[in-house]
Amino acid sequence: MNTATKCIRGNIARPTRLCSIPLQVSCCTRRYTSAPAPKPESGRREQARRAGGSYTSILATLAVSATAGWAIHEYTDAGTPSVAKPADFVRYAVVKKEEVSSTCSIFTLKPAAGTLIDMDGLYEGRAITSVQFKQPQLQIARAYTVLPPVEEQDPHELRFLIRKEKNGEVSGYLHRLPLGAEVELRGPSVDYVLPENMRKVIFLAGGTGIAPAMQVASKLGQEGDMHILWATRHREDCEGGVSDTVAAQEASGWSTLGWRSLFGIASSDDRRDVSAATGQDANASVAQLEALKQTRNGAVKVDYFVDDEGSFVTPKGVTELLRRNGSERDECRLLIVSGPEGFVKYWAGPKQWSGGREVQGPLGGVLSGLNLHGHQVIKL
Ligand SMILES: Cc1cc2nc3c(=O)[nH]c(=O)nc-3n(C[C@H](O)[C@H](O)[C@H](O)COP(=O)(O)OP(=O)(O)OC[C@H]3O[C@@H](n4cnc5c(N)ncnc54)[C@H](O)[C@@H]3O)c2cc1C
Repeated sequence: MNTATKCIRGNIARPTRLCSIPLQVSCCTRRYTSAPAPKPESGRREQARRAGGSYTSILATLAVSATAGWAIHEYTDAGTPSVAKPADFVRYAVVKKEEVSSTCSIFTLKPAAGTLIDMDGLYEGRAITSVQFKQPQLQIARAYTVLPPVEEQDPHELRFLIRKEKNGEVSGYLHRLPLGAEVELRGPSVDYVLPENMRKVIFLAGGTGIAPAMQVASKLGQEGDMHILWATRHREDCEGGVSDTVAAQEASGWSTLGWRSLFGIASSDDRRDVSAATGQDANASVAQLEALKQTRNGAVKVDYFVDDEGSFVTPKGVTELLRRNGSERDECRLLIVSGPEGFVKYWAGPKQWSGGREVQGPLGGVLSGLNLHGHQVIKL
């Protein structure tokens, strides 16, 4: 059993309590792009006169004026929303929750008011980004990686793949939110900037570490190629996923024995393993990954590993991939490790804190003992 994937991704990376942030922060983050709205005071007097001075009428009118004023503040200039600073929390509403597995869902969020997170900073360029979600009762926040946009997505919406951790404060809170509920986010935070000349990427993803893998795949240049090894605990996490390497070997009539032995995969027919073409409907994560692969014209390969089925990403397998991926040419090759804290630590050693920021720290773990064939290791 791969215990590494059981740990919580990013525990060391999470920010501390938000003691300095006032409870009611949403009004501070809102900035108005509009012409000034009518002053509620003058509107109130005028309405009161017309209503003959009835107290009830005044109250009712006040409420209407306030609502109208609010609406004008929020959505003038043809509804152009303003962009929040990365440090400011912004209100978003949960508009969709797609169940991916019994523990994971994809959340779609939409701005709840006239302010949104800097979408350019979030998606553009070579930055791998995340945003922080606030748990309001405890005043703590955790980072979640934004998924690259899908075709049918509204341009202001954000999507996240979030695992509900057992007794997890923020993930538990998010999974309990009903549709329509509001949540506060801030960001984007840049977790890593991909090098300009990035050509070859091997990506070891554990669990929700697939979200940054999708970001990298979406930013791969024309000449780049990427091989994702995605380790999950249960098949339901990657339901419908078919491993490219094995599928290609099988299609060309090659034996998959070598690949199986590299990754310690049992070959008994009654086990569903990494080579299994499940033929089942892909869950939402796999569907997005597969759609992304289609847009990259074969430059992105994915192989799936499932703890429960006895298939693991092994040091032997990674060694072989590093060797095949190596070349004499002077080009940028990356080996990115992303997932729960224990997964990253097992492969590449822990990340570290320095000067209030999380930094890569020295290379440790399994990879420190392997010939990297010129690959630079990045921990996400
Ligand atoms: C840059 C970045 C991006 C990330 N992206 C994603 C993403 O896209 N999707 C995603 O799902 N996650 C992501 N994470 C992880 C996420 O930030 C959270 O760490 C994760 O959701 C768990 O937070 P939590 O508050 O729910 O759990 P926590 O409350 O932090 O608890 C975590 C676990 O520790 C246990 N625990 C807590 N306190 C104790 C204690 N005192 N003793 C023993 N056990 C304890 C809990 O039972 C729980 O199982 C990312 C992290 C980083 C740093």
